[in-house]
Amino acid sequence: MLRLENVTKRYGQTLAVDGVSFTAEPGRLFGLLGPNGAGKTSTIRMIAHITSPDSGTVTLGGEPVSAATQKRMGYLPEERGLYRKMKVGEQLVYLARLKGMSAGDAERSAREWLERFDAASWYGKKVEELSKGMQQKVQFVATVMHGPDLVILDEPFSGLDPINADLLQETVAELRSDGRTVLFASHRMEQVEQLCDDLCLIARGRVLLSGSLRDVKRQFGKDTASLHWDGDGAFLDALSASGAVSVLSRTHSAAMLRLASGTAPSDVLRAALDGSADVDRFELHEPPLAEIFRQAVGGMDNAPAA
Ligand SMILES: Nc1ncnc2c1ncn2[C@@H]1O[C@H](COP(=O)(O)OP(=O)(O)OP(=O)(O)O)[C@@H](O)[C@H]1O
Repeated sequence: MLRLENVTKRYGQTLAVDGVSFTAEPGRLFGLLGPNGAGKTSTIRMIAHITSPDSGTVTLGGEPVSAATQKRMGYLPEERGLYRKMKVGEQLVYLARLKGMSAGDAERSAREWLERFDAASWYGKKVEELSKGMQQKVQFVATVMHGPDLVILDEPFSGLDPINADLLQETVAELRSDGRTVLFASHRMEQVEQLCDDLCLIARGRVLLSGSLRDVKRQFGKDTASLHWDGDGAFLDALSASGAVSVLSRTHSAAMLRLASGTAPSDVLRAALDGSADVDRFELHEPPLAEIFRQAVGGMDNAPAA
């Protein structure tokens, strides 16, 4: 289990991480979310023991993170970096040996993982001969090939085409069912929503929301509604103009709405019926994660505290 307790990190005058605490558990996928400059990468770098907190603790399996725990982690940084002149196979073996694997095991694992990513033929190629997406797959292999307990993925899907993104998604799901702790940082809410069990949303270095995806969504309540009708849609213009709802999306006979606090679902239905529309379907939903993100972060000045 990965645990952060009251972790703080300052760069000069910038308070990049301000008292962050969370726990990421084995066999679960943990999403670290936040707007640009929120402190995600700064947090991850402390977990990966690249930098140290000014105060607070980071432990993996109860042990403070150190050079030893680093070997039980795999980290795919947002800024990818492989040695361009080195061959893919040599590089993977070299990196896995730094994590404590024997040369034989490292070579076997590198070949198996490349095979799995339809990349067996790249083993003898130089990194500079590969496209950006191909290099990213190689770097993902380097992250997981030594069988780490904790896998940290910073924006792992950026730059991948949909087929490779699916392949990566499947692999991440396997790592989770294999009992690994997977922490992934992203801005892409639809992916986080599909994949994550737990999440922590930070902004300006502070935790705004955390918990299981289900609990976080429940906390925001069912204030989103979809409405399908037949007939005149003028009632919706009136509802929107009065501030009772905000229209998130709309076609001529369907809309996704957010109910303002104080607006009951029956108010919307009544307005539709009074406006002589036939209501075909009306359904309340928990808000999509992207909407929760906007509500929680919206309006904040995202610059970190000085
Ligand atoms: N090495 C550094 N020196 C000085 N300031 C830094 C350093 N690293 C990060 N910061 C500052 O700390 C704050 C948090 O940055 P961080 O990279 O952790 O955010 P992030 O959430 O990963 O952002 P993004 O989503 O844009 O990658 C920012 O204001 C950034 O400018």
